[in-house]
Formats: sequence, structure tokens, C-alpha cells
Amino acid sequence: MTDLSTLVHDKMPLAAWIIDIERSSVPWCNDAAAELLTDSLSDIKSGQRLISEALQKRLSVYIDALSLGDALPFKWPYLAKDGTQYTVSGSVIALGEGRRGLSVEAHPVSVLFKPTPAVMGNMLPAQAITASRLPTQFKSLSVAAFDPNGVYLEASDRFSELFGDIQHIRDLFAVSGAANSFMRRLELKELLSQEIRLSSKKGVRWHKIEVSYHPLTNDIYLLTHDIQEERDHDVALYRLNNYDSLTQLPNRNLLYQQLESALVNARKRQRHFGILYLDLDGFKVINDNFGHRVGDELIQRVAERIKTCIPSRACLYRLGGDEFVVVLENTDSIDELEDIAKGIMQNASDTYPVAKMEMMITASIGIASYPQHADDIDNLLKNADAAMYRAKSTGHNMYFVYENDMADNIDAHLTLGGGLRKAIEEEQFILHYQPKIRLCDEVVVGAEALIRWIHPELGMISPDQFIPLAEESGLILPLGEWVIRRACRQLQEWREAGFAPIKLSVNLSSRQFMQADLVDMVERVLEETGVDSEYFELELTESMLMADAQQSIDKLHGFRKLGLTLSIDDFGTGYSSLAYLKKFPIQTLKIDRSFIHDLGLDCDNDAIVKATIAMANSLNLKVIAEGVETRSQVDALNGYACEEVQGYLFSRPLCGDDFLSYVNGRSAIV
Ligand SMILES: Nc1nc2c(ncn2[C@@H]2O[C@H](COP(=O)(O)O[C@H]3[C@@H](O)[C@H](n4cnc5c(=O)[nH]c(N)nc54)O[C@@H]3COP(=O)(O)O)[C@@H](O)[C@H]2O)c(=O)[nH]1
Repeated sequence: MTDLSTLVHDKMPLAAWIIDIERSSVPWCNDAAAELLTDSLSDIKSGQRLISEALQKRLSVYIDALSLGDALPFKWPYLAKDGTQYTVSGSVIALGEGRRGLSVEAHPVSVLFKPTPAVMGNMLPAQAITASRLPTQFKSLSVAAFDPNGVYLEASDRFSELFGDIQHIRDLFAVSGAANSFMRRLELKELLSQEIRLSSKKGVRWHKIEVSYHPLTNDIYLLTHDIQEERDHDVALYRLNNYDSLTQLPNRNLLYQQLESALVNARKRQRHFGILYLDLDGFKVINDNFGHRVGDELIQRVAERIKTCIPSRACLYRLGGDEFVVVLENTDSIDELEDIAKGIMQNASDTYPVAKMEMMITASIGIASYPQHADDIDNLLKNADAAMYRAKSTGHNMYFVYENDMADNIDAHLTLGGGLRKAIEEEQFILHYQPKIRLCDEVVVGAEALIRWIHPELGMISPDQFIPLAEESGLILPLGEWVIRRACRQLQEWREAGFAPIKLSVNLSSRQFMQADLVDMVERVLEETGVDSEYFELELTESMLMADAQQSIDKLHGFRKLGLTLSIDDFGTGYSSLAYLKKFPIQTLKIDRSFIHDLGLDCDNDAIVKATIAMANSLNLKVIAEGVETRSQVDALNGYACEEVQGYLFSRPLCGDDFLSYVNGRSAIV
């Protein structure tokens, strides 16, 4: 029996069945339904498939309502064993011998719909149903018959509803080319089962079609099933799995796909390819302090900027968070990869207008290339990552090309990071104090507190090594609070020991500065330790203050209200404008040691130092020069009217006791 009913039985992708109401049986169902309904249908007894008692009860409510003339819409939700949700719908039909039946269909509604594969044959006996009536019984089944030339013969209601009055099978196609090729395949009597775009009343939409032919008349039977929504879901699902929703950039999945194919290609053609691993510097600080919305916006802006400054044949991916990867295929030189890194640093490491602020962000970049640095993808990524870590730990806003020892360093990096948390809990830190000298009489007038980590195995670790780690991990907040508390206690201990007070400064990290309750925390510690705030100073960097100048001004005023002194550290290395300098309520400028190092060696450098001191004097700011190592530097600074100096010439940073001995030895003002 190869006719329309066979087509319906065998190929129908939907589950469909008929219920004999009086006998509580299922005289017919297709295989998709048999599979779907194992829960609701009880065992087959004497060749009859019976419906369960629960279903009988549920149906009786519907049937009773019908007898009362109340034609309720027949629509139930149904959750299949595999988690797919269906809507079960149907209508009453006559089964012959005065019996009533229900023709029922199940439509999948869940997003993750997987069509049940149409299974051939193996049908249950269709007792009182005559085959020719099936198409009209299945109201929502879209099926039509055409003569061998494609001229329309008949169709189910659903088909007509979807495609209107068509004269010819060609009318189903929006494009004549598609119609021609379809007709050619029909002429060859191909048994078509394919996904194709048809021109329906709802527009051109994707359909799954099944075509079969009458063995005698060669009439064409066409079954259509609109799969546009599934296609849309598939596309949405594909995007979800392969693209980053924030930046719309391809994600890690697609990165691996491209790298796999780049590797195959490079091996086959003996070509090279390279990757750049990018991580934004201090992004976590921004995210934590300004919130995720600001962080997200910044990531979007940065992604847009990076896209514009890489070559069109390079691909940019977002791995998540603040990590990006650029892939460049068919490149023969590391120089080309380095040029991309330079381009990114020049263009993307900049300020961004985000949430009405000017946010400054830089990137650290690691470069690795196939086959020089690794011959598989995981190691290539790992090595680029290690190079990126080298850039980060060397000082941010840099790029490094992978070298062999970098992978070892990354292990040390992680060990250090893991140990930092424990070190805070176990207070493995001490403060050293570097004297600040008044130039006119060379007496000690203050000190800078500098943290040291006394690691149980590694010995003393420099802050340059662990402060960036503490910043990245957020541990800088408890660590920074510890420094402030310890410095205040030290001041009190010196006072209680009978020494005249000196001014003690501590460094704030950028993340600490963004901490919302920083002013309150400092106030609390001052109260707790009883320190007179006039002897306590905070050192902040220009970039820290300029990240959000207005907020900085407010915060600085908060500190000033507490009576603290404020100093700009590393002055000259950032980019603070004079206009802002006047607005910041600061008292001291500390000239960066890079300028002091070249004093007397470079005229331009001397001019900068001289001008900085003159400008500071005119703004009523005290100037201190750091990194003073030679007498000639002292002489030059004296000539420019610099007030204070700090540096190895006078003393390295000292532990508390040594500092006191140093002060006493110099007959300081204590
Ligand atoms: N957020 C915090 N940062 C801190 C803290 N303690 C230190 N730091 C920062 O770590 C960086 C390195 O500090 P350190 O190794 O202590 O180096 C300091 C001095 O030893 C060094 N210095 C001083 N005089 C000279 C000199 O004559 N020559 C020379 N080559 N180096 C010298 O300079 C560092 C102090 O610099 P600065 O802070 O800019 O005054 C450093 O950036 C610290 O700021 C902390 O508790 N919190």
C-alpha cells in the first residue's frame, strides 16, 4: 500500500494516534507515537493496545463536556521520558459502527526538540479506519497530492491553510532555480526527504519535506513539516554555544575549532601560525569597584577597539572575563605577531568613555607561534599564557614572546599566589621603613613604610613580586588594611618608647583606593590605634587618581577631613593634568626615581625635574625626590630647591629597630 496513507504512516515526523473512546483502545498509532506513549499506554492485550485508567479518566472529562455540547479545545501538555515537552492536541472522529474516536497528535514545544526519527513499517492494525480518510483526520498534518507533472490534485486542510490555493508544485518555491532543480529530481522519481525553504503564507520558511510516488499512477505525495522554529532555535543555540554574548566575538569553542584547522593546515603545507594571548591589566579591580555593568561596558569597548587595530586576516576571540586571543594563520615571522601586539598596545591600551567616566586600561600580551614554541594547541595556548604572565609580572602594558623558562615561572607564580592567602592568615609580613631626609639640614623628618613577605621557604620576597598578585586576587584589601594598621601601631610604639613623632607614609594600591569604605577603614584604624592623623600620610599614584578623577577628589577630601597628608607617588610617570593637580587636595609630590637616576646626565631630564619642582612650589606643594643614590644628585636637587629626598644614599628601607638606630645615629629631630 504505497499511497498517501502509507506516506503518512511511515514518514510522519510527528507522533500521531487514534483512540477508540468506547473501547479505551488505540486502534492505530504510528511508531513515533508508540515510542512516545510507552508511559501512557498500557500493555498490548490480545493484539489491542489499551489506554491506561488514568488516561481514560482524563478523557471522560473531555468526552462528558463534549456530550453537553461544550466543545472544549483538546490540548494537553505532555512531558516525555527524555525531558522533551509536547503539546498533545486532537479532535473527535467517527470510527464506524457508531463509535467515536479521537485523532491525536503530539507536537514538541521544548527548545531542545529533537524530532523523533520516522520509523518504517511495524504499524498496529488500523481497525475501523479507512486509509483514504487519514489525511483529513489529521487536521494539523500538511500533506498534498500532485499528478506526475506536478499539477495540484488534493491536500489536507492544514496544507491549504499553510500554502493557500496552489496550482502546481512549483508554486511552493520562492525561487525558480530551486523549483527547477526540485522538478528535475521529481522527474527522476527520487524519494526525497530533505530540509528545504518553501514559500508559505507565513513567508519563506524552512520545511522538512518527504516525497513518495503512487506505484501505478505516479502521483506525487508531498508531506511538509514547518521546521523554521527549530532552525531558529538551532541557530540561536549555535550562537549561544560559539559566540560570546557580551562582545559578540567568537568564544573558546570556535577558537579551538580554528586552531585545530590551522594546525592541520600548517602541518600539511608546512606553514606557521601564531597566537597572542591578551589579559587586561587590573580589570578585576574595576569590576569589583565599579560593578559588573561598568566592567561589561569596558570589555565591550575594549573588544571593539582591538578589532579595529588587528589585521583583517587575524581573528579575535574572547575567552571569558578579561582574556582575549588573536589568531594569525599563515605567518612566517614572529615580527608580524609582534607588530599586532604593538598595534594593540598603541590603540587599545588607552582611555575609554564608560559610564560617564574616562577609564584607563592597558593589556599584557603573550605571543607563541607554531611550530617554534609548541606543536600542539594546548601547549601553544599554555605558552602564550605563560608569556602573558611574564608581561604582567614585569610591569603590565607589555608584550613578551614565549621563551622556554616561562612555563616554570608560571608555576612559581601560582605557588606564590596560593601561598599569599595563607601568608595573610599567618601574618608572614613585616614592614620596613625608609627614612625621608630634609635636604637643608639632612635630618630624618619622616619614613615610608614598605611591606616585606618573610616566606617560610623562599625567604624575603619583594613587594614587586606579590603586590601584583595580591591586586589580581583581591587579597590586596586585607593586606592593605594590615599595612595601615601595622604602620599606625608602629607610630604608637615609637611614641610610647619616648621618641618624638615623625610622619609615616604608606602606599595605597589602585584596587585599595577604589575600595568603597576605604576612608571609613582608615578612620577606624586611626581611632583603634590612637594615632594622631597629622603624622600619617598616604602615597597614591597619578594613574590611580586619574582613573576616575572626580571620585578621587571626593575620596581625597574624605582623607583630608580625617587630617591625613596626601602625596602623589612616582610623579611624572603617569599623565595627570595640571588642571586636575590643582583640584586634588594633595600636599606632596614625589618625583619618580627614573628622573632622579638621570640627573646631571640628560639636559631634558634635568629641565623636567627643575620645572616640576618650580611648578610644585607655585602650587604650594612639598617636593620629595626618591631613588637618590649619589651626592651629585643631592647637589642638583638642592640647586632646584627640592625640600626632601629619599634613597639608598642615605639608607635602604630598614626594619623597625634598625630604623630607630639610624635615626638616633643621625641625631635626627626625634
Ligand atoms: N600597595 C603597596 N605597595 C607597596 C607596599 N610596600 C611596597 N610597595 C610597592 O612595592 C614596590 C617595590 O617596593 P620596594 O621593593 O620596597 O622598593 C622601594 C624601595 O626599596 C625602592 N627604593 C628606595 N630608594 C631607592 C634607591 O635609591 N634606588 C632604588 N633603585 N630603589 C630605591 O623604591 C621603592 C619605593 O618606591 P615608592 O613606593 O615609589 O616610593 C614599590 O612600588 C612600592 O611602592 C605596600 O605596603 N603597599
